[in-house]
Parts: sequence; structure tokens; C-alpha cells
Amino acid sequence: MAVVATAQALLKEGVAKLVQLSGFSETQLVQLAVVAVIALGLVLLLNNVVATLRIPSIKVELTEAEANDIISAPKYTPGQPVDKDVVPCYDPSTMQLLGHLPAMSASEVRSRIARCKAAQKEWRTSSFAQRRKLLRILLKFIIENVETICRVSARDSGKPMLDAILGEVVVTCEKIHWLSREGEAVLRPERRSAGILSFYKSARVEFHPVGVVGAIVPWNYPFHNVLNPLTAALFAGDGLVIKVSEHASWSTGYYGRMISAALAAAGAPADLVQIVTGYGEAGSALVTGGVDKVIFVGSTQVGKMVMRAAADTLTPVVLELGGKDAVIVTEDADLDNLVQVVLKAAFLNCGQNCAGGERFFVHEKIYDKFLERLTPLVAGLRQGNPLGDAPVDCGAMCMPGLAEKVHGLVTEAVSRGARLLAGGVLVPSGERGGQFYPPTLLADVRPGMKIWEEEVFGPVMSVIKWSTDDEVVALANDCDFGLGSNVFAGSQARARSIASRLEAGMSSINDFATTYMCQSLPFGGVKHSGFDRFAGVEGLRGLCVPKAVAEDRFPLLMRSSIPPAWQLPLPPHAVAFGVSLVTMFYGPGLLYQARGLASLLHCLVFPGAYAKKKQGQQQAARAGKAKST
Ligand SMILES: NC(=O)c1ccc[n+]([C@@H]2O[C@H](COP(=O)([O-])OP(=O)(O)OC[C@H]3O[C@@H](n4cnc5c(N)ncnc54)[C@H](O)[C@@H]3O)[C@@H](O)[C@H]2O)c1
Repeated sequence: MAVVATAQALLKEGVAKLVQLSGFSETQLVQLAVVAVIALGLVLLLNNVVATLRIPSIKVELTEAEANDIISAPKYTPGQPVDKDVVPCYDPSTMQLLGHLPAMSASEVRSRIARCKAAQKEWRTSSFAQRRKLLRILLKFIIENVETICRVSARDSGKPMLDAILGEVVVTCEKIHWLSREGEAVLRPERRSAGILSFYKSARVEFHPVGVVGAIVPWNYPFHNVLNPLTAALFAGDGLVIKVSEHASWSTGYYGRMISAALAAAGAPADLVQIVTGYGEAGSALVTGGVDKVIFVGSTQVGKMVMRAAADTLTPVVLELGGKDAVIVTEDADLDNLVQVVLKAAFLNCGQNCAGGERFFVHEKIYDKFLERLTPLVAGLRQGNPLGDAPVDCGAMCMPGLAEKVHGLVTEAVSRGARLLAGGVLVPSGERGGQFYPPTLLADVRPGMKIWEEEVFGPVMSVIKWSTDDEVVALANDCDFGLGSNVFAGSQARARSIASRLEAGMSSINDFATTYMCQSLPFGGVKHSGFDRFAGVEGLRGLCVPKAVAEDRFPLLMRSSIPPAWQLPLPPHAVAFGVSLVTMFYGPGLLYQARGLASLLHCLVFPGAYAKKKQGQQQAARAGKAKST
């Protein structure tokens, strides 16, 4: 209160002085201040408008299948024999054939890496302002073309438009926004303490571009999976060679043209980004083809192969692998709110999410109520072609054979006692019209079932009953994967305490996977979900070589030189000098340090004493030896 009163008194005094000096009345001064604030606001607004208008716009022509929801195209049947040099592209919701892309050979991949390397040599010296310009050009294009971007992703991967907005566009915009605002500060040289003995040095870490990043990505988010490594790598000054999945390559036609146009508009070298299409062999060639760092996003099984191959060339790898995230619900959680959240956790992108909710641990006190609320909602989800006439909540499975694999896990669980409350029926492929698997609700899932252990990567909500916090932590940790985790509880402290005991790379409290919306945070897992981090401060710095630099802080006053006691040939007091120095600098407490200082001074003042001491010791040793023989 006293502080407020003093501030008020000072303000009054200041205003009175202003009135006296300016000749204006108090009211006129207030009016002037308001006008000044409005004028400043207008200037800032105008500045923002001009800056936005000055961001170059890019144009990308569209093909018929990119521009329209309904198209006419022949049907495709997966597994149909095709030339091994091509990748067939089809819409998994309608099975319409969209075209073929080249399955690149190892030599083609190596030549792409070489082109990227040459371009990166130029880009590595670009300013942060130029890199931000590139990001803004991309952002402007994305905002002006959200629907087309989503349509193209929906056609290629089978996801509904809203799922594309959330999973492809929002996260990409968030990433660009974070990189533009905070990226430069993250990559600026960082001061570090120089230590005790080097107290006269200045130490820092400089973040230099790693070179060419080789990214290998899956099919679940064809837009974000490309833009995610691209924006970070280019902002770090790297080039990017990206191998997209053979199950979602068609969209790279449109996204690739967008990237080329953005590079040109930003004045960046055209070869800085290379998109590789093809199968596993092309990915394998990328790992061993001379890139400076590999970011692999995909299954645990292929991740192990990538790591083995990278060992040969000592290429560093980041592994972002499978997940089987736990969603824990305590008895006092806000059920009304979380019902819609858990539906998104399980069924967004038809469950084809690395950090999707797969295991729903619900407290025994609300277990039945939870299932009662969820059953009609899951059963009522509408599924079909996202670009068709009827509205849909769930789309198709992007990868051929995934619906059958998911169904196998569901039927095995049911045969072992799980209760099927919704979905779980696989319509014969001829009648489905696309690669669909229905949203499925399974209760009473238990250890011993395959679905307990294996990643589903599909639209299945497995519900598990628990009674104590210790039990739910043990159940959730009984899993090979450890990517994300989510805890819902009435008490935030309890949720935090449960989350802190979960073996996972990420935890969202009273929310689902929200850590990914905070793009300053690292993304990645533990156990079979991989290691190292992509995204966030750690991920951005991971795209750089963290170079340690130390130099004299005051070069005119003090610089490193070898003290006489350590100059070659070594004098007899060299070791004693070293021992004294170590004791003086690192002694645990003043007593030791004073002892070190005293012995150091002794070394410096009476260096000859050590030669005599040594001589005496050697004579005594010789005399002792003669006596004993
Ligand atoms: N942790 C994450 O960030 C994250 C994100 C999305 C998906 N995923 C995981 O991805 C998996 C689904 O994707 P998928 O089926 O495309 O995975 P996948 O491992 O089969 O394929 C991923 C990529 O690796 C390539 N590839 C295949 N064999 C290769 C080899 N020998 N060497 C190099 N590259 C090779 C593929 O062509 C594809 O581009 C799931 O397990 C999912 O959890 C993880």
C-alpha cells in the first residue's frame, strides 16, 4: 500500500510539473496522451500492414485432382503389378489412381544429395533475415491456400479436412511462427562459464549448420512431415534431402512446386531442397549417401535398420519412432470436458498418429460411466470419403493392409476377453470402396493381449480399468514404447505427480498431446519410441554443430602461457607445482586452498629445494636397497 501511495504522490507531482511547464490544463494533457497512444498504435498497425504486403506472394498452378473434390479417375487395386521403377499413387478413400512417380535409384539419390550439398554451401552464409523471409513467404502461401493444402493431403492420405487443418496446417503454422520469433535467439552464440583454471577466458557455443540433413518420413501427415524438417533445417542454414513415403507421394507434386516457388521468391538456391520418391532402397541410399545428419521418422523396425546402416558412415541419427501413448483418467477428472478430447486423442486422423492416444486407463469409480458416455459417440462417428458429398468424422487408412492388421489385433483381443462396444467389423474390401476401418471401442483390455503390446496406429480406443495411482503408473509403464503421455485429473498436482512417473518423452496434463502445440518444446520419445529430439530448442540446435569456442577475455591483460615450472625440459619442482595448483584451485574449502597457495608460493620462492629433496629421497632409497641385499 505504501508503494502505491508513493507512486500516486510522485505521479501527481509529475503531472503538476507538466501542467506548469506546458501551460496545458490537466484535461488537455490527458487528451494529448490519448491522441499520442492512438497515433502510435496506428503507426505500428500501418507498419505491420506494409510489412505483410511486402512479403512476396507465390503462385502455384493446380492440376485437376489438386483443384477439385470430385474427380474422375480409374480405380487402383494395391498389390497390382507395377513397374519397379515407379510408385503408384492412389486415393485411399476412393481407390482412384492419381498417377505414378519415379522410384528413385541409389545413384539418383546420391546425385540429389550432391546437388543439395552445393546449394547448401551458399545457403549456410545466408542471414537470419533471409531465412525468416523464406518462412514468411511459406506462411503467407499456406494461409492463402489452406483448403487446397488440406484437400491435397486428404486425397493422398485419406484424412478428413478438419484433421488436415489441425494436424497438417495448424502445427506447421505454429512451427513457422516459433522459428520466426525465437529461432534466431536459439541459434545465437551462447555464453558459458569458463571454469576455475580458465577464469581469464571467455567461453561460448556457436551453432553452425550441420550441412545436408537427410529426412525419411512416413505417410500419416504428408504436408507437415515435409514442412516440419524443412522449415527447421533451412532456418538452421542446412539443406534438406527428404525421402517421402511410398504410400503418400502424390501430394509432393503440389507441395514440391510450392517449395520451389518459395525458394525462388526468397532468393535461396533452387537445389536447397530435394524430394526423393521411392521405396525402402531409396531411403537406405539416403542414409549412406553422404548426408551429414539423418532424421528418421517411422516404425521402430525400420528405425533399427537405419541406425545400423548409419553406423557404417558414422552419420548421426535422430530416431522418431512408434508410440502407444497412455491417456490416464482419474475418478475426479472433468468427464464432460474430456469426452470430446479423448475422442480426438483416439480418432484424429483415424488413429494414425505416432503420439495418438492408444491406451485409455480409466479409474474404476468412473469406468462404467466413461464407457456409457463413449459407446454411442464412437458408434455414431461417420466414416467415408473426406472429399465426398456427405460430411465425415473419420476417413480412411492410408497404408494398404493396415485395416486388416488393426482388425487382427482387435479380434485377438476380443478372443481373449476384451469387450467390443463399437466398431470392430471389417467389411470385405470389395464393398468398402476405400481402405476403411471403423472407429472401434474396446473395453477390459489386459496384459497378455497382442493389442496391449503392439502399436495399433489405427482407430481403436482400448480402455483399461485401474484403482490406485501406483497401479496405473505401473500399467502405463508396462510398454516398450514411450513417446507421449496424457493425464487427466481433478487435481492438477495429482496429475503432475502421476505424469512425472511415466516413462515417456512428453506429458500433457489435463490435455492431449498439447506439448506439440508448444513448438519451443522438444519432440521425441524414450525406449522403442526412439531417441534424441526433433523440434523445439533442442531439435533446432540438433540441426547444427555445437562448436565450443574459448578465447582470452582480456587479451591485453592476460593470456595463456606455460609457467616456467612446466616448461621443457621440466625442472624438479614441476609436479609439486602441479599438485599445489590443483589443491589451490579445487581444494574443498578454504583450508585446502590456503594449503595449496602456501605450497605454490614455496615452489616459486624455493624451486631449488625440490631438487635437493628429490636427491635425498633417491639416495635414501638406494641405501635401503643395498642394505636389504
Ligand atoms: N515419432 C514420430 O515422430 C512419428 C511420427 C509419425 C509416424 N511415426 C511412426 O511411423 C510408423 C508409420 O509409418 P510408416 O509405416 O511409413 O513407417 P516405415 O518405417 O515403414 O517407413 C517410414 C519411411 O522409411 C522408409 N524406409 C523403409 N525402409 C527403409 C530402409 N531400409 N532404410 C531407410 N528408409 C526406409 C519408407 O520408405 C518411409 O519413407 C508408425 O510406427 C508411427 O508411430 C513416428
